[in-house]
Amino acid sequence: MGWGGGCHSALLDIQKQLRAQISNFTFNLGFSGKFYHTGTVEEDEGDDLLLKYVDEFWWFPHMWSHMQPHLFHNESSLLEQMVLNKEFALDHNIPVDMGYAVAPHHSGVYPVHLQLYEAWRRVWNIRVTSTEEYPHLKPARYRKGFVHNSIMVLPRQTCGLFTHTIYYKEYPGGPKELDKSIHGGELFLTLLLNPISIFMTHLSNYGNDRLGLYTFVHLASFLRSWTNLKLHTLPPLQLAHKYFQLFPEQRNPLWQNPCDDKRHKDIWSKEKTCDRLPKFMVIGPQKTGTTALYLFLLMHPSISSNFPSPKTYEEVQFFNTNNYHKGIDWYMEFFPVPSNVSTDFLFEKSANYFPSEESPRRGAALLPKAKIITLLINPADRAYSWYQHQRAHEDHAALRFTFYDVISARPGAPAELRSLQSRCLIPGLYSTHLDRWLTHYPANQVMIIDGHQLRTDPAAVMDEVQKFLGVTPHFNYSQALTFDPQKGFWCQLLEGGKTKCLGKSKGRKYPPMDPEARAFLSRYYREHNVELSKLLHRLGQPLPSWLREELQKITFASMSRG
Ligand SMILES: Nc1ncnc2c1ncn2[C@@H]1O[C@H](COP(=O)(O)OS(=O)(=O)O)[C@@H](OP(=O)(O)O)[C@H]1O
Repeated sequence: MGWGGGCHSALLDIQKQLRAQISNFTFNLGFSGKFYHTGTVEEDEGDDLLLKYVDEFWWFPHMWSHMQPHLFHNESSLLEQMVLNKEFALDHNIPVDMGYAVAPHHSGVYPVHLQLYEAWRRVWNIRVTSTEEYPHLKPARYRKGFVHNSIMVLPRQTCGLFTHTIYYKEYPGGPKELDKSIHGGELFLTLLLNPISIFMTHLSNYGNDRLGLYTFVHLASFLRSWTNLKLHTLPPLQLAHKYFQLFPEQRNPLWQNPCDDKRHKDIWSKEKTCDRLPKFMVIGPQKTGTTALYLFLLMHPSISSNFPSPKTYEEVQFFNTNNYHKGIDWYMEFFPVPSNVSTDFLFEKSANYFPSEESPRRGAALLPKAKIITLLINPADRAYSWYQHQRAHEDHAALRFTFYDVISARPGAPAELRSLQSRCLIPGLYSTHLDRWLTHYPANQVMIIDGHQLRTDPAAVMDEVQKFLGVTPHFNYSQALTFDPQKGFWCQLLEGGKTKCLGKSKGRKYPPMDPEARAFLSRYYREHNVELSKLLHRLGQPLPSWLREELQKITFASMSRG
């Protein structure tokens, strides 16, 4: 509140005038109740006149005192401030049910401040907001929307009027610049190229030279003269539904690192830090030795991982599941604040990242500099180990069907069997999954480890890993690991000669795979193994022995056919 006297009638007049060119055009006015009646006499009269015509406009809550929500770490203080603004609205008959709000300076909307979304929902039942910051302010044509915590965030456009651009003659670069933008320039193109445009200008643009009104009236008439666009205004909630009908693929957000954009960093809580993000990730796939690698890494004095999750234990499973929608604050809570950012290495291991469609893109958006470690064993052995794992966890289908039944199930087979089959086989399509990771990460950030070598010669592998990560000091794994004949695997050597091995669930005892299943899987993975060998050649990496063996089988098969 705090409008120059006479503005109300200018606003109403222009609203009427604009309705002739934009059906249903209605100004959506934001209010911060704390400033009601705190201006000059004239401004205070303006406040009262606006309230007199309260039903002519739409209204949305700004913040009570125009403060930036990201400065409030505590949700309850945000709630208190919102409640004050709501009480103000109720006292002055301002409608409170539009479901739309805007945060000052985009603060808290993107990068997401969970507390703001929560408080908005609780006090105002907000379901729509808008920002210019997602994914970044510039380039403006890449702005998008997303949905978070059931609040639809719409992209907002820039109209070229800011708090200080209030006089026509003093428009930056001269008034011609504003007119150019309207008459075929940037502002005109913005409207032309976006099926839905949202603009917001400031109080100061409605008073003074009324540049806000000037701009939109001229824009609308220029559009009417030179295009056959039909302009229409929708209330925020309907507009948001329309937007996501047009762009359903935008519903899912893609979180970026707030510290990679200065504007984002400025509207991000000072209590948050980008240092609580991993420098590298072990992405799986499952059953290739990821837990052994995880534990060996933790033995290194400079390497640490996330706190455990009550649901998924040592794995966070952020990028591949709905946890992603909980936002990066949720993710970062899993990591300690490193005591020395340059020498400490945080990492996480989630073995289901490897085959996940979404993980590479999401990973690269948030952690573009992260290093990626994957382990590969013969996909046939991986499938068999996974099947044994499911049996040990008493998966109904795995107990009911033999391994051969699972891998050879046909399209008409029972749904539970088909589902088990795809979960068993798909992660082994290594080249497909690796290609996806390499689309999003440069090859020199990706390390492919032979999981069989990790099993037989872990110290050599860990030396390579240390080199790849650039972690110091060098840790001597030949001294720290020892082969435990009873376990049949390499384990951590403790003081006094005792060993600490992985639990019962790693290195299980089960009968060897029957030859029929192995032959089936060699055929099943043949093409993919060939593709993997090409990919490794391209990357200049040696082929693991199991892959060479599989390739030889193909050669023998074709020789015996020939
Ligand atoms: N040092 C050491 N100790 C124990 N186990 C080891 C080790 N090195 C590699 N392996 C192999 O790791 C297999 C389990 O892989 P994962 O840890 O990736 O499995 S899981 O996805 O986390 O369930 C596990 O598979 P199974 O043999 O089928 O149990 C092991 O073969």
